[in-house]
Amino acid sequence: LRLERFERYPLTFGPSPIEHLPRLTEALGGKVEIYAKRDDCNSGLAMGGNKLRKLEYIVPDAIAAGADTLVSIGGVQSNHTRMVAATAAKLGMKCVVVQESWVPHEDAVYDRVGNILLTRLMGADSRIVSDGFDIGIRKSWEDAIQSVKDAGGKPYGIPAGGSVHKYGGLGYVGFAEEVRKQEADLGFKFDYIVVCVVTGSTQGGMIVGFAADDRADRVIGIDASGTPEQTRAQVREIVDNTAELVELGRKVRDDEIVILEDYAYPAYGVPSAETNEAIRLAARTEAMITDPVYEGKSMQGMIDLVKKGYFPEGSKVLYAHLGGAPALNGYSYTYRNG
Ligand SMILES: Cc1ncc(COP(=O)(O)O)c(CNC2(C(=O)O)CC2)c1O
Repeated sequence: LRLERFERYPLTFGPSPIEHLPRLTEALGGKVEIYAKRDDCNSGLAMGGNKLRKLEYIVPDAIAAGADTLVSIGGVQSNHTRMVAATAAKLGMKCVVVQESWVPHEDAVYDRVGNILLTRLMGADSRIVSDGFDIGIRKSWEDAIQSVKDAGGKPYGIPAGGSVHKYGGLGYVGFAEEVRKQEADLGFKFDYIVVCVVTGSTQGGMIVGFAADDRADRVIGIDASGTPEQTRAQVREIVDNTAELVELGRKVRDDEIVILEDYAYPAYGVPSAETNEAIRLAARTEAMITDPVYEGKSMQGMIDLVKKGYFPEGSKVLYAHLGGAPALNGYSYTYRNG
């Protein structure tokens, strides 16, 4: 894959670690070996996460464009906008982020803690608006870009999750390359990779990356958007664009794009009882912290799939941990009794 054609601006510590999860494996019956690749521990920038891997390939374009302000968008507890704010701080750029009202929240402190607290701490201009959840291109984001121009700034727009950006999938092509190197050291290959999918370029990049050794359909996406058709369409577009960029040399078939829709309920950003049980299990067996918006749902999906025998006995499953823990602080009421 021609990934080296593209400039990467280092925002992470380097390859993220892969670890075996023996107690979670045991808790799930011991027939399927569970591992995790810790992209949640991938950087010193504001608690890290998957968006930094994407931003490493987006930042060179922003610098080349002579931008002085990064402009992006997400929910009030967006991890993505926190990581864009971190990147801007690190680069010495300004930052404007639109925080749409994606989640009907219970906690009185929901719009003051976690991700948005960090985003404000890093000096970003964080603008809360009443628009609801949608992974697509938003007028609120376009207005924010215009507002920077009107103030004489040079904005660089990064769409939700950095996903539909032309280079949005490259970071996770790199993830697949990294896994192949780590597999060589481990002396075995993973049979499946489980990943949370919302705006799509994490799974989209992985699908292209793993298509290179015929494992595209082993990337099991767990939808957390609650709008799976829109997410699936966005993953399809990102896969085709990214495959072109890195010269995959073939079209990824629709049946190689595996997105499971059964775990996003009741809605984006709202955990079910099963989501909360999954979060507790990972926390209590491996001290691995997942969140109610994203990773808690991919953890819930992985646990259910193991229990249903989706993975043949003896399979080695790699859980992609993409971050998200700060948002837990906006759900303190939910976990007040542990
Ligand atoms: C911790 C975590 N895990 C998985 C995902 C899903 O990744 P994709 O959006 O690339 O599909 C996010 C995204 N978060 C968004 C955000 O605004 O934070 C883009 C939606 C995430 O933050």
